Amino acid sequence: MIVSVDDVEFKYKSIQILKDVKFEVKSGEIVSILGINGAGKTTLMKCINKILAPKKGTILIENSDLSKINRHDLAKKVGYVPQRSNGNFMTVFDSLLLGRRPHIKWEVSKKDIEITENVLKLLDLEKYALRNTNELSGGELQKVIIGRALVQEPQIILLDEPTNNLDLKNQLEVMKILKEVSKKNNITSIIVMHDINLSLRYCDKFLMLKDGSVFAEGGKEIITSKNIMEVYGVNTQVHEFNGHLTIIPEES
Ligand SMILES: Nc1ncnc2c1ncn2[C@@H]1O[C@H](COP(=O)(O)OP(=O)(O)OP(=O)(O)O)[C@@H](O)[C@H]1O
Repeated sequence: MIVSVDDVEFKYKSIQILKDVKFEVKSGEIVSILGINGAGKTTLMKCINKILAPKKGTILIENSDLSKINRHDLAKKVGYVPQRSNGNFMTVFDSLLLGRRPHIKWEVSKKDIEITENVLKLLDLEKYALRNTNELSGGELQKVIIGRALVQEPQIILLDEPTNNLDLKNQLEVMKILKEVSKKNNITSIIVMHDINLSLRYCDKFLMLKDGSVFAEGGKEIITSKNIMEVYGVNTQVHEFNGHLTIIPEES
């Protein structure tokens, strides 16, 4: 197991957000974390990235206790794409290159530049390379932030609603790239997603959070009308179209 979360509890002051959270992720898996607004998805991602410390329980990354892994070593292993990002006066190229920081010893190497150029190309961002990130659209910026995590070459990427700002074409493209990169380089991806259909198309495993706990966990078989009703309170029909399991919500 590359990630093992056991009995994790988290509170903001006295308010309980996560409780008894337990799941395991195998190397190379693409896991989708699902749940309503406020269910605790971002909090869980922040615990796995050591931005927040659980009040109880353990998180193991490759069998090492996360609380004992230092920031520098963690940055080589885990990349994080947060829910919200702002542009700044740094160019797109430099922003991507920043992802190499955990690997750079004295100065930027040829390899660092090469990896950055490859990701720039992969995400079709070459034309923006010299533009400042505060001069990009929301979707373009989102691709840069995802690119920075790829440049980091981590074993695990945590992505919090990565397709949020993206148009339909870019949603499919970014998810396809993430899947290809994950499978090619055996990278594990843990992705918070609101679009269940998109997540059904690209993810291997699903984790439904409800009231701060894991309500259901497993493959596509857990995405049932009954579970969606329990977690989201919405009536849905689940059908297969062209080989893709598809959720059709109904108005109440
Ligand atoms: N810094 C904070 N201090 C206090 N409460 C917080 C803080 N950050 C988040 N919360 C609360 O914790 C709960 C879980 O938040 P979290 O961001 O983990 O939910 P989420 O499932 O990611 O939601 P969304 O789908 O809306 O992004 C929410 O009720 C939120 O208001």
